[in-house]
Amino acid sequence: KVLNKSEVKWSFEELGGGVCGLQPGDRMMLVLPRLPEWWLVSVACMRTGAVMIPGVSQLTEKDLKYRLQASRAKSIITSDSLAPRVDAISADCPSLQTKLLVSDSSRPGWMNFRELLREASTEHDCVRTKAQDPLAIYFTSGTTGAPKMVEHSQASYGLGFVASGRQWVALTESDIFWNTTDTAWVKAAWTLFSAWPNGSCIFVHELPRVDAKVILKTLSRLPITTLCCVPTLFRLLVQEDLTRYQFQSLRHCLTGGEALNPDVREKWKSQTGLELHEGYGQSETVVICANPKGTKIKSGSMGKASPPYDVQIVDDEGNILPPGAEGNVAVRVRPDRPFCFFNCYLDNPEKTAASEQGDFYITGDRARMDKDGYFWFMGRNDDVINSASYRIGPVEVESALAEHPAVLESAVVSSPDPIRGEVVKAFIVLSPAYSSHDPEELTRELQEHVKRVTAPYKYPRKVAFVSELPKTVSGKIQRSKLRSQEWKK
Ligand SMILES: Nc1ncnc2c1ncn2[C@@H]1O[C@H](COP(=O)(O)OP(=O)(O)OP(=O)(O)O)[C@@H](O)[C@H]1O
Repeated sequence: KVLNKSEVKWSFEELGGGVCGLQPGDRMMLVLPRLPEWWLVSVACMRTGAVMIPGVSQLTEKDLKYRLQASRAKSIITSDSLAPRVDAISADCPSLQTKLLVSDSSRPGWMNFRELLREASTEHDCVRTKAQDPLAIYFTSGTTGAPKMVEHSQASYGLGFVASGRQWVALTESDIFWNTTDTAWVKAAWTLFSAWPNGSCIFVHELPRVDAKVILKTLSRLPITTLCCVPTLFRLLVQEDLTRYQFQSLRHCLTGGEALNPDVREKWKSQTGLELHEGYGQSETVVICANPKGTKIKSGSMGKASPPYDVQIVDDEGNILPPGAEGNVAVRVRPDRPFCFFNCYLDNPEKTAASEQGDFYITGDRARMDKDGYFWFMGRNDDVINSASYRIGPVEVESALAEHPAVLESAVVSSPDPIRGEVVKAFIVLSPAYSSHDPEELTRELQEHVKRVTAPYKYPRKVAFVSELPKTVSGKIQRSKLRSQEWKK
C-alpha cells in the first residue's frame, strides 16, 4: 500500500508473492540502498534458492569488479545510482548475465524490476533446500584488510538469526523494529529473521545521509518500539539534547558492530530512560555475546555468551584461560559445529582452516571473561598496543577519553617510540564547543583526564586533533589505517 509519495507499506501476504526468475544455487548481487525492494528480493532469493550477495551502494567500479569476479554472480540488482558503474565494468565480468534495475525509469541492457514484479505470477512453489545449502555470501566490512567472502547456509543464516535474536532483539507481534544498518551488512538479517518469524513489523528508512535529527524526529513521529544502530550513530545521537524529544513507543534499544563506550550508554540512558543492549558478533558467526533484555548489564562489557555458542578465552595454543586472563575470543566448533556458524570463506580453504585452532574458531579479537561469565572487549588482535611491556586495549583508552566533554570521538593506535618501542597515540575529533581551544593545553588536560579515569600507564603520550576518523562504510573506525600511517612515517 502506498501511504504517500515517499512511504509504502507491504503486508506479509504481498511480500511472499514476489519472485525473480533465478535458478537454485545461482548467485545474485543485491546492491540496494535501504529501499523496501531489498527485503522483497531477499525473500525471493530464499524462495527460489538463489544465493544473495549484499553489497553497499557506495561501491566504486573497482570494488564492484572485484566482487562480481570473485563471487561469479550471474545477476545483479541495483538502483539508478550504481547502474552506470556496473555498465562500466560488466564486460570484465563474464559470469554476469542479468542486470535488474529498481527504478521508475528504464535503462538499456537492464530489466526493470518494478515492471517485472507487476507482471509476475502470484503462484509459486518454494524450492526445497537443505540446511547446508548456501543462502548468502557476505563481503566483510574490510576493517582490517581486503573484504573476505563469508558463506552462510540456509541454517546458519536463517535459523541462526531466529535463535540468537529471540532473547537479544526480543521482538513480538506488537513490535515495530527499526534497524538503521546498511543492507550490505549481516546485521540487516536481524530485520529478516529476528523480526518476521516472530510476526513483528519492520520499519525501513532510506536515510540517504546520516542525520541525528532525522532519526530522533522519526522516533518521535512513528510508533517504533525497537531500535538498533551501530555505536557510531549512538555517539552522534547523544550529542543532541535528547530531552527535547518524546519517543512515541520506543522501549528496546540495541547496538553492536564495534565497542560501545560506557559514557555513550550512560548518556543515552540518563536522557531517554532506556537501556542500551550491546551485542558482539562477526559476519561469520551471528551474535557471539549479548546483553539480552531483562538481564543485568555491566557497563563496558559486551555481555555473556549467546546460546548456542560456547565462548571461551584461549591462549595462542588454543588452551582455555581462567576468568580474568586476557586472551583470544574463541567459539567452540568441535565436536559439534554450531548451527549458526558460517559454512566457510568462499574459495579460500586455507583461510577457513587457519581460523580454527583445536576445538575452537578464533575470532581475532582479544578480551577477558570475568568470573560471572561477562566478556570485556580489549580490541582486535592487531589493535592491541604493547608499550614498555604493558598491553593496552584501544577501547579502554577511547572510552576514558569519551568521558571528557571535549571529545566527540577518538581512535587510539600504537605509534613508534625510540625508548618504549611503541606508545599510545590518540586521534581525537573535538566537540564543536572545544574546537577553538588551545591544542597544547587541551592535550595536557586530556592526558591528565585519562590518567585519572583509568590506569595511568594507558594515557596517550601522543595526541592529534583531526576533523574526522577513517571509517568503513558500515561506520567502523579503521584503526589499522591510522596505525600504518604512524609506522610509515
Ligand atoms: N560489541 C562489540 N564490541 C567490540 N567490537 C565489536 C563488537 N561487535 C563487533 N565488533 C567487532 O567487529 C568485528 C566483526 O565485524 P565484521 O564481521 O563486520 O567484519 P570486520 O572484522 O569489521 O571486517 P574485516 O574482517 O573485513 O576486517 C568483530 O570481530 C569485532 O572486532
